[in-house]
Amino acid sequence: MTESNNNDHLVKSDDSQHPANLIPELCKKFWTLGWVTGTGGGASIRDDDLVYLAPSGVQKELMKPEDIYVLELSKQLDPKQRIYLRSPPSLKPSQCTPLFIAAFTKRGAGCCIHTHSQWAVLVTLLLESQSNKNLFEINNIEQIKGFGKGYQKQGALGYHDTLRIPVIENTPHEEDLTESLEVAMDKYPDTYAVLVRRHGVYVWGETVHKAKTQCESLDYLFQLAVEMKKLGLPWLSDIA
Ligand SMILES: CSCCC(=O)C(=O)COP(=O)(O)O
Ligand SMILES: [Zn+2]
Repeated sequence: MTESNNNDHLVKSDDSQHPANLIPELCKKFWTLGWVTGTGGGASIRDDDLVYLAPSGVQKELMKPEDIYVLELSKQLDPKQRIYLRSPPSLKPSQCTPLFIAAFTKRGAGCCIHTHSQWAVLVTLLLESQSNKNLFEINNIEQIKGFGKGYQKQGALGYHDTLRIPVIENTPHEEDLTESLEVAMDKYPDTYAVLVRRHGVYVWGETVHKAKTQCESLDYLFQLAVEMKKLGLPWLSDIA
């Protein structure tokens, strides 16, 4: 494909906040947190009808703006025939693409982050032996205030509110997670995240800022939950 018909202008900008610049920059930070090691995990940003995302199987912390794919959200009616406005040569789009698209179409998200954080994985493992193994619940922790109340709702959760994050089972191929992710979103319409057992977590937000801070708050809570479990402390308490 020549430069003129591959729409390379869509990923060239001097603006540090342009999605094609921001995704590599965010992934560099996420790598230092252990969120996107060994090519796993990633992030996608939606700007109006344009979706920017990473290639598959690349070291996400080393990506450049010219590695970024761009697609038009409203034209992706058939997932088997996904059309990219801009494709980097010799690469394939991220396997997380349909999951990112679910956050954009079903929740109007502006950014979706997928991490392979060990804290997220450990929480899903700890839940395996609990009666409701498909739901992470925690309350009475200050960091819960880092979350919005939910889809199309104003304001943030309060200290005494219970944060609930559904858990879905992993599949051999990342894209096959899409259906169960969508089912979890329907069952928990206010959630901003879905855990994937023995794999990681998908977190989204209306803006890049909200997706990033919710992902940070959640990772903090997952780590705390693992440490609480080690100390024999419950994740849910009835402090009023
Ligand atoms: C070792 S990563 C396996 C695939 C995965 O879980 C993931 O998040 C990365 O997928 P991508 O296609 O973006 O490389
Ligand atoms: Zn993954």
